[in-house]
Amino acid sequence: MSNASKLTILIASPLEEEHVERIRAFAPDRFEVIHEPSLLPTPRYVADHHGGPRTMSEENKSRWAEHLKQADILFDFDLVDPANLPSRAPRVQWVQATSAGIGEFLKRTGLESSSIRFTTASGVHARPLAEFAMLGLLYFFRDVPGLQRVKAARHWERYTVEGIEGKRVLIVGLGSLGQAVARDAAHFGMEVWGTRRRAGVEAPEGVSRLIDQSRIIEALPEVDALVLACPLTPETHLLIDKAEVEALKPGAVVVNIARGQVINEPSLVEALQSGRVRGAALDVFTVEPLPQESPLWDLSNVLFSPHSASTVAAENSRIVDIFIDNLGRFLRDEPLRNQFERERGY
Ligand SMILES: NC(=O)C1=CN([C@@H]2O[C@H](COP(=O)(O)OP(=O)(O)OC[C@H]3O[C@@H](n4cnc5c(N)ncnc54)[C@H](O)[C@@H]3O)[C@@H](O)[C@H]2O)C=CC1
Ligand SMILES: O=C(O)C(=O)COP(=O)(O)O
Repeated sequence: MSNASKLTILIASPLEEEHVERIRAFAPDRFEVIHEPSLLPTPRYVADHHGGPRTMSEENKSRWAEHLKQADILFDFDLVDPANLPSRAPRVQWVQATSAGIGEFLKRTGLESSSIRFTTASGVHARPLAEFAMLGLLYFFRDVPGLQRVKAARHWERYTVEGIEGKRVLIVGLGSLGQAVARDAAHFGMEVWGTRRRAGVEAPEGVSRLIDQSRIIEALPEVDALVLACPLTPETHLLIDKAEVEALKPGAVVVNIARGQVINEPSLVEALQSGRVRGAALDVFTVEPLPQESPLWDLSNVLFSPHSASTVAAENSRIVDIFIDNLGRFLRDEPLRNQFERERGY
């Protein structure tokens, strides 16, 4: 097959050479791969589509623009000027994202209304984020802030904590993230509840009770912890609003690994300041990067992670597994894995 009939894959994220090689080695007679890491910021997560566009020198920008013109398939978004992707990359048919939650980004950039197909990285981050959720639950129920205080005071006094065994946790969003959290929480002896949007949905492993999402406010006073693991969609925007935050049981722990906009952040801050909410483990925020003036920086009952709880060494390898699987499906004209669905918003 001549070069002219090959499809061009443009790698828009800096990727380790071993992963690029795997992509190159997959159907080399059908795909041409462009990866010019010197144009891209490194490491990958520096290219922050949650916080704004990537910067590039003028010289690199024009070289990048040439690559975009040739691209049929993109691995990750063009973050230099994502909104204009359809005109900058007129041949592009499909973008394999390196994130699971791309709905808000596609809306913000207008890409949602383009004819490009998007696939997500859903599943890749489930294990590391379940670890972060468990870390958050243990951190507050085993009172790590208190331990740090007594150590700083060089004070020896034996103490008791509540622990998490027997505590009830409600997980909102039972996809790859929520299911991983449910399994872990159940292994730790927690009683795991989840929400459902439709009757007839079966509870996944570890979940002992499903409550109707429309009745979430009634369940909140009954749970010791709330884990947010759903996509951000018009339905989940401020799903946990002021009234829901106020309905939380005193002493509850909140974990947000979903998106900041799912919870009313000022209300959460108030509840943390008053101590009504014991603590919050937060990987995501309403505005990212978290503004300097945010009161969250100063709260000792916040376990803070700058949208990095999912970033682990194995991440790129797992994303490339999905991409290569999808390249095969693309060639065979089969449905792609993790296809973003516009009507659902995730
Ligand atoms: N903090 C981070 O770094 C990461 C955050 N995320 C966020 O978590 C979200 C979920 O990721 P995955 O579990 O991989 O996605 P997924 O596609 O596997 O699962 C999404 C789940 O959410 C449920 N859902 C949809 N709308 C809902 C609603 N209105 N209320 C409650 N549940 C609803 C679906 O039924 C499905 O079970 C992503 O969309 C993203 O926003 C995902 C990965 C990393
Ligand atoms: O996969 C997601 O949705 C995430 O939020 C993970 O972070 P990222 O987008 O890869 O910087």
